[in-house]
Amino acid sequence: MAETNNLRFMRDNFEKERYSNDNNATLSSEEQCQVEEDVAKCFKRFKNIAESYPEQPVLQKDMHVKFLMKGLESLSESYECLDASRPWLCYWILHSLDLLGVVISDDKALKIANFLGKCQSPTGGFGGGPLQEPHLAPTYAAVNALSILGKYTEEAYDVIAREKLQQYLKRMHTPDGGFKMHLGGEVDIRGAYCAASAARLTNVMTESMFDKTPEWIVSCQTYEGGFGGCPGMEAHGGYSFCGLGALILLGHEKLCDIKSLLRWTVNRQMGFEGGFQGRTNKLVDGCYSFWQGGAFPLIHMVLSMDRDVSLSAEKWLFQQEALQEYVLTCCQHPAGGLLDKPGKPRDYYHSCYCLSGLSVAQHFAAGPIGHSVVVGNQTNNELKPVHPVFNISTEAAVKATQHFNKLPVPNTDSV
Ligand SMILES: CC(C)=CCC/C(C)=C/CC/C(C)=C/COP(=O)(O)OP(=O)(O)O
Ligand SMILES: [Zn+2]
Repeated sequence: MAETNNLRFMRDNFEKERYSNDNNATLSSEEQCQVEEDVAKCFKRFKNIAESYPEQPVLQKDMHVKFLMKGLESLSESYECLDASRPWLCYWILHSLDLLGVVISDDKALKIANFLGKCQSPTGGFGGGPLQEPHLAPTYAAVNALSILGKYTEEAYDVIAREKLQQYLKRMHTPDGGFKMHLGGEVDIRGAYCAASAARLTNVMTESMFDKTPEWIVSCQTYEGGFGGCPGMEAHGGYSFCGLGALILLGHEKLCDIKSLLRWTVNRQMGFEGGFQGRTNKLVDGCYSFWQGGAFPLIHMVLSMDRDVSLSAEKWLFQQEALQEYVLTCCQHPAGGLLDKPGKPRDYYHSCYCLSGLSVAQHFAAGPIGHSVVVGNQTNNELKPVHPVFNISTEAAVKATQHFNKLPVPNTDSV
């Protein structure tokens, strides 16, 4: 049977856990049977995957491109069920294709940019669809998507009404430094990250727009080391990424306890599967390959500023190969697209974050040093590198930054 190291490890440990697990001692015999049945089902599923995989796991690029292109074709017509997330769909699909090295036509790029323009509010920011109220999450997604499209046509960059965007971001800022997700909406750490990312990428950031924000973000770091959505909430990978990403964008990364964040994040990678869980005692999920895995380049950057810390010059501080094996062997749908875990449906969100995490795990790039660690055939499996703060390709991030940094920072203080 052809197995990767990780799958062999997974199988051996599964057997060990199955027979040494005495947590079941308090269960009734019926419950015990159910647990046995679930474990056997799950084991069979992983075993089937292991058996059907070749020695070297293969990234099924062509199948993923087919799935993503199908989504791209229908972007402006369908997805009624995700009617409030249309800029997200644009971003997830465009970013996934970008990482896979797919070039889309200039025509297509312009069409999508114009569609995103229709999602932009006359008062600044982007809504989940045309004529919808602006919201910070689709604003972040639209800015990222337009920055990717700017590789094809500069008209995509020009869709963003930068002055209005600055005004909108200012309106979402609260006196204690947090950001509302939308007018009258909840304040959480996603808001701070979405606002900082959009402001930084488009060069509309001013210090006063983020008054007290670094302190507010730091107040979300929990006793575990990760960040919660708002002060007092449980640490979670999605929120931790937002917290550290926003602090870095604001230049105040030193305010957080980076070593406890590192300890917490490292312990979210599960030895059994190789993938990451989002929070303590929960299940591994492919999307955390980025939300947790993507934190390592950021943590590395912060630690490298500390003279007392000596870091590896070739690897991030997690098991990069094990994560790649999890994504490649457990998160690919045979008909294209990626997913949470075996048995779950494929979708564009998981496709985006599984591929983003896979890219982080393949590329070590600290300062001038670049180093690839690609599991399987490098020519086939290697993705384009991601910019870990914005989560668009480094190529798209550099081009967009160069474009917007030539423009003056708007001054809307008196408006
Ligand atoms: C920029 C931006 C909008 C970032 C979003 C970040 C993100 C993914 C946050 C996760 C929020 C959360 C508490 C999920 C728990 O879901 P669950 O209970 O279904 O999953 P779990 O069991 O894995 O925790
Ligand atoms: Zn997920």
